[in-house]
Amino acid sequence: MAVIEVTDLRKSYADLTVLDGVSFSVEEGEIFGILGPNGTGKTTTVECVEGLRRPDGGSIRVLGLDPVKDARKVHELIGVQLQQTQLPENIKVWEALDLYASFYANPRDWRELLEEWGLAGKRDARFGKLSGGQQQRLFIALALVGNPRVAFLDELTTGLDPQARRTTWELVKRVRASGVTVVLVSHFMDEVEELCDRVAVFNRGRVVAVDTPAGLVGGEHRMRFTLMAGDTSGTAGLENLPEVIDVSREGTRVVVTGRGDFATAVTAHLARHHVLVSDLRIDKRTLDDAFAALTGRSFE
Ligand SMILES: Nc1ncnc2c1ncn2[C@@H]1O[C@H](COP(=O)(O)OP(=O)(O)OP(=O)(O)O)[C@@H](O)[C@H]1O
Repeated sequence: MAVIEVTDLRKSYADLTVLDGVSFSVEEGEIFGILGPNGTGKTTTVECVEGLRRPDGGSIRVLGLDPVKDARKVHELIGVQLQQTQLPENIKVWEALDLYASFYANPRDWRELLEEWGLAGKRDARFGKLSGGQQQRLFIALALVGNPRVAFLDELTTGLDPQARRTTWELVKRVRASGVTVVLVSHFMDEVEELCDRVAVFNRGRVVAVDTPAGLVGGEHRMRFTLMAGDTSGTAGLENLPEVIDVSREGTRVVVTGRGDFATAVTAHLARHHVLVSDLRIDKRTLDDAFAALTGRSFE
């Protein structure tokens, strides 16, 4: 079941068109990634879905509701991760949770969230005294305190060290396991690959692809090698292997494009025909490559 449906969303600021017909849907229980270069309308889209901005055109449904017309009901059903500047330095961890819980009709017991998010020992600590990882975990706990069906997480691990990032990823997977749908705006390819079930790639106010991370990368990889004996006859028949898509030869240099475990099939074929090779290299396409191909820009 789709919990979010965005169809032909349009938004301009003065004469700047920011969203030029954005469409995608988010299925219940998935972690859905929103990825794209800076300034391509990701935040504007998410804020329209959250009911914080009014679209110029198109339609949005969140659990069947219109975020503008049914703002109150939508607010009850979603949780939004705060940004760094939105909590006063002096507020205590428990006070922030208690305050945010008071905004909802059926909040979770924030004491449970303190335990789940490893903040029980920081109950009375002031926000400004927490480490970056603790602050980030508090922001996520605050997004969950209203017992939402959908949580929006933005810039989840910016500024965290590698271990704190891994911990945060594991906790976000637990959020999904608890049945909450997660919409994740991220700038990090590794994060998207690790966490997202599906990803929408934004470019210039449009969605240019929606797929799983593996689907975006595609199954094609390349293998290059040089024939040592200079005799190309042993490579004949490579193109007949089911895993091989293409073989190109230039003198003694051979480039094989294939999918799946084509490298094993190719090396077995070469061994069977007693072909000796050197400089063997396998280039795997990455999500960065797919992103650059889709948006014309490399990821920062
Ligand atoms: N309130 C506003 N008034 C005018 N222009 C705006 C406003 N909000 C956003 N913009 C412009 O709209 C464009 C898209 O902004 P948006 O924040 O949605 O992009 P983004 O993809 O989330 O970018 P980033 O990755 O940098 O956060 C940008 O050019 C931005 O300057």
